[in-house]
Amino acid sequence: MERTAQSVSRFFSLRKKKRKEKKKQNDWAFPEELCRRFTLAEISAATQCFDQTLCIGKGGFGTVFKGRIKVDGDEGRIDVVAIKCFSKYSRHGVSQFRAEVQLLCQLRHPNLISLIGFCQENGECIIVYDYMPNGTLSDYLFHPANIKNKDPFPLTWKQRLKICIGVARAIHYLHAGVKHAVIHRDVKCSLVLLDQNLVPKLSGFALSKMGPPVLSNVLIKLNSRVSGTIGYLDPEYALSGELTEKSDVFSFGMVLLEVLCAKSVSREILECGERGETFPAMIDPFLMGKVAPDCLKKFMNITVRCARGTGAERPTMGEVQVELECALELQESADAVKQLKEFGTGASTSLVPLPAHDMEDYTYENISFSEINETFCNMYLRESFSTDEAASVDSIASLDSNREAIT
Ligand SMILES: Nc1ncnc2c1ncn2[C@@H]1O[C@H](COP(=O)(O)OP(=O)(O)OP(=O)(O)O)[C@@H](O)[C@H]1O
Repeated sequence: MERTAQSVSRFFSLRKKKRKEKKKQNDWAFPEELCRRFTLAEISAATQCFDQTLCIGKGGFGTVFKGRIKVDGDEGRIDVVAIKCFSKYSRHGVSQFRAEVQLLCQLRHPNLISLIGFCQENGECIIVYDYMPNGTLSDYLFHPANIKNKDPFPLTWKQRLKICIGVARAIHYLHAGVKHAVIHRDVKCSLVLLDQNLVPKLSGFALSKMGPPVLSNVLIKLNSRVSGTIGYLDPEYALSGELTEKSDVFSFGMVLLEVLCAKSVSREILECGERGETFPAMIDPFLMGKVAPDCLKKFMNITVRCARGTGAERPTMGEVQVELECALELQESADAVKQLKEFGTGASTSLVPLPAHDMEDYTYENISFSEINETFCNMYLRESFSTDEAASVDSIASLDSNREAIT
């Protein structure tokens, strides 16, 4: 008798638990007033039944299709959109989908990807975003062949600087411009999308974390499962599991480095580390002769400081943004002076890129390709990971003294 009572009570408590779980699943706060909820039929029509020829990318969380959809309901205009279908086989797929929708619909910034809507039906979890015709920053830097129907010409230095400034603004907004600070946790070149004017839009919020209200906490600390992308992952966070906004600063430092080298540095550094070698960082040869020394010095200095070993030693994203804007100003004024000089001497403008084989002989204000690269290799990551800024500043200073010796 007692046993029967126990079984009955276990049955009811199990049923209650299951109902509670189901309620929790259906109950997530649908942000329908902030973005549109699409039906699966609408998504299916937009992607021509998930036609593989419309697939524009595959990521860790699912497949992305290009589609055409009526954004404002039946009467609305038809927009080209990117449709991300979260993988059903991912263990955390549903929770990451929800986290991204709930977060992204509350965020608005010109350098963040815009969420148009979502669909959750028949076990499918789908997010609809603005379509970015220029793909990702990593395509431009590492896989130009992926840039279809576009001139695969490398990004100019000023374009790169402007992209970095845009991404810095987006991260600064996440850290300090919203009521509850957000830590992105996955800042990397493949999550920087580029619109038709190469304006960057930071995407990929599936791993992001919201912290306490900005004004009440100077430093956001969250103890959560370590997540991110190897190579961009802040070593301090990886070791301690303690997340602060400075982890995004570290990842952004790796982005800056990749922008300068046009190489997947984050991966190569690890491979070199495994072999016990120092990473031979090289400035993208395409940039030779186009980066003003003062601008390069500033840019390297920001990069090294972002990638320092501990968060406390890294700058805030606000500081990074201002300093990058300053680097752009340095470049613009140096270019103006240079053009003026060339105009005076009747020389042709050097802003036109030279063929790759000429790079070795090419100089900017008398600093040669090999000198800049040598200095860069010497100062590089050993300093940033050992957090010895003096060494990196010395290296940069030696770049300056080289310049003076030659001019
Ligand atoms: N809004 C968009 N517009 C245009 N292309 C996009 C858009 N979103 C994603 N893509 C393409 O789909 C690919 C996969 O996107 P996804 O967001 O899954 O990123 P990912 O780089 O694989 O990162 P993760 O590690 O977060 O999975 C991107 O590399 C990009 O080429």
